Amino acid sequence: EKAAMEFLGDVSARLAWRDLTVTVALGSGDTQTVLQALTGYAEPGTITALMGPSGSGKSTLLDALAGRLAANAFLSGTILLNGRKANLSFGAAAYVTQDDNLIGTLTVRETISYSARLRLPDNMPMEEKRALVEGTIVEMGLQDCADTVIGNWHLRGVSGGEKRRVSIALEILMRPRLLFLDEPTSGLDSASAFFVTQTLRGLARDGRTVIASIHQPSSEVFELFDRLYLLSGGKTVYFGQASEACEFFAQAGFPCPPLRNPSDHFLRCINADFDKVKATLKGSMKMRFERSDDPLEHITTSDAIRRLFSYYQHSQHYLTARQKVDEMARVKGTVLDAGGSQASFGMQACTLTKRSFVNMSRDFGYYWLRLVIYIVVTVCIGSIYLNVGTKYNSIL
Ligand SMILES: Nc1ncnc2c1ncn2[C@@H]1O[C@H](COP(=O)(O)OP(=O)(O)OP(=O)(O)O)[C@@H](O)[C@H]1O
Repeated sequence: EKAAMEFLGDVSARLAWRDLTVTVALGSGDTQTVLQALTGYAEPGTITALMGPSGSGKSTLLDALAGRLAANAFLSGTILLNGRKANLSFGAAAYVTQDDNLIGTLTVRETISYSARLRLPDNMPMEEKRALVEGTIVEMGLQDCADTVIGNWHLRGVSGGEKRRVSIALEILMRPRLLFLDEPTSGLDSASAFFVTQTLRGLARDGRTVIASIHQPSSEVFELFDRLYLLSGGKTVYFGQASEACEFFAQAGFPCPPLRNPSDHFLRCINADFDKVKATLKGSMKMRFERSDDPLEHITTSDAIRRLFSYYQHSQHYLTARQKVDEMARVKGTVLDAGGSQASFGMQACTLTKRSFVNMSRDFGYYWLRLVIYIVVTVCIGSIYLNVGTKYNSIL
């Protein structure tokens, strides 16, 4: 009860999941278990990275936690937000998808301010909305490119990293306490990936709970994560402090070789596709110079995954995670707002119409080229009837 009192009025998001299993129905009538009995948690002020080989279930776990699973997916287990059964169906949490759906002709500032008008309440004074937009621009480090257009096929605009940050800015406008990101750094070079992740860390340090799936982070990016959730084939291989993962792998018999990026090493250990890579390389020049003291040389990756999986199940990390989830389930915290848009239908319609006009007038292909085509078609059709005459028999 004392702990419950502590959280009274606290609007941060404590997310915990226990024995989470997701099964999908395939077209052929079969079912496939995509996630198997996952247990973990995410606390405010921290950034949790979901890592694993392609197809290991990272996006499915994010979708399950955010309540966005596909219609053919079935979930069992418990998801708790602040100790209560979570209902994150719309708006309570922000979700940044893998691709940026932005309008290329608008500037960064316009994009964010249209979004603010579409979602913030009508009775909020314009000044306050403007201040919120400017605050978000500064928070995401977009001041230098605030008046640059996003860019499209014929218009050079902001860089890929800046686009990602604009997508994140749109989501944090409503000040969500919980932020999900699906591969926020994919397609970025390591410097841009670092800046995007550093911005996420800043958001987390402000008391938000951030969960992001990440593909092959550089060692600098990896150091920014607080917790690591490592998945392989839908099972947990490791969940704990990111800084303790190296020690865990070493204790399990897979120490990270000196000069190798730790996250590359973890993924190398748990990606079953490496068996095929090894088979292809066998006998080639490259293999002759390989280090023979690498434990992965002596066993198949599937055996390594099995060994790591069972090592994790009996480790202190697993025990601590379960205890922490039980503790989080006992403390009933604040029910977070459903979120979503608070703007009226009229405001939304007006903003969308204005945005559409601005977009059309700036888009050479969409507006000006179409106008030229209409004029040409009008002249063509009009000239068919040129000098036809006005008598009844002149069209015969
Ligand atoms: N709704 C669904 N219907 C059928 N299969 C699904 C569905 N959702 C997920 N899967 C399958 O589950 C597995 C995990 O998919 P998921 O997208 O979660 O992987 P991932 O780790 O995010 O991969 P990537 O890194 O390539 O995006 C895949 O084999 C995928 O085909």
